[in-house]
Amino acid sequence: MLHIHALEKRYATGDRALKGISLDLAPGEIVGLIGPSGAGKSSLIRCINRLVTPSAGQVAFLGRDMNPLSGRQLRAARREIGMIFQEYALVERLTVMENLLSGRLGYTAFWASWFRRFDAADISRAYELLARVGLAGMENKRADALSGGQRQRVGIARALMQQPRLLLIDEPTASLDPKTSRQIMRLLLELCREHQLAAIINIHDVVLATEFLPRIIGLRSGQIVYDGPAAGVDESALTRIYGDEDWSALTQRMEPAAASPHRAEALAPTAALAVASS
Ligand SMILES: Nc1ncnc2c1ncn2[C@@H]1O[C@H](COP(=O)(O)OP(=O)(O)OP(=O)(O)O)[C@@H](O)[C@H]1O
Repeated sequence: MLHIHALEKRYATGDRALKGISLDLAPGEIVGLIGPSGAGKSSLIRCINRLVTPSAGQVAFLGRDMNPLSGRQLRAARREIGMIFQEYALVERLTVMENLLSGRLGYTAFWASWFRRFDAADISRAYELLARVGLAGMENKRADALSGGQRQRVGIARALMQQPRLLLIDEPTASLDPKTSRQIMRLLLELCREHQLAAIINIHDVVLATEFLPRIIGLRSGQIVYDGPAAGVDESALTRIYGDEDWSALTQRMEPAAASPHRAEALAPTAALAVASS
């Protein structure tokens, strides 16, 4: 469903953030993107939905080349790609429900969308999603009164309002405590399975990534240096991705998705959709 070939990104500053990235994602497949600061993880996920314009190479989503798209066609393609990014955080003064409904219109300007009428189906979908992410009864709470974990749940529900096929998720657990981080990862995996969603999750926490995510892609200096199962992220892979370090303490804490009880959940969508990517 997502095909990336020889993707390059050179910023105006001359920084070469991506140097020939190629990867394929099957429907329902969930990938953890790891790598040191500056490796190009954010650039890669932003090139997929053209928040960042690639310098060369191809991004094909659902069989359609994203590069030539502009205007209405680009907006339509983007509606199928849900984003959970820090900078698309909630509108603080609005309620949970208002934040959710603003997501229904995808990328249209928020205040333009604000004056439109939402139909009953959107509102009922919003209530369903709120209940599903564990926020039933919180629709009238203001966003600025929520905890970090609750905010992330609203962000997830908002991304799902537009009924995407692919989720791009930037650091979903960055500011959360360990228990909440695990709950959020579990929720993301369950929702991906329920909605047959593929996802790319940019995540710094390698232990969390390998426990929950079946496939890991390691980036270093704009290149993929590891692409394989979580169980294969050993000391040698970590050295390729992050450089020399004594990784033994970290690998001892890792319970890769292959051995973890989450594996069955994590692999379910891929197994159910073991079809050629379009
Ligand atoms: N808007 C920009 N203009 C110029 N250079 C940029 C821009 N955004 C990123 N870069 C550069 O591109 C490279 C990759 O950055 P990117 O943010 O994609 O890495 P990252 O792996 O997401 O890092 P982090 O984990 O710290 O978020 C870095 O050298 C960075 O300085």
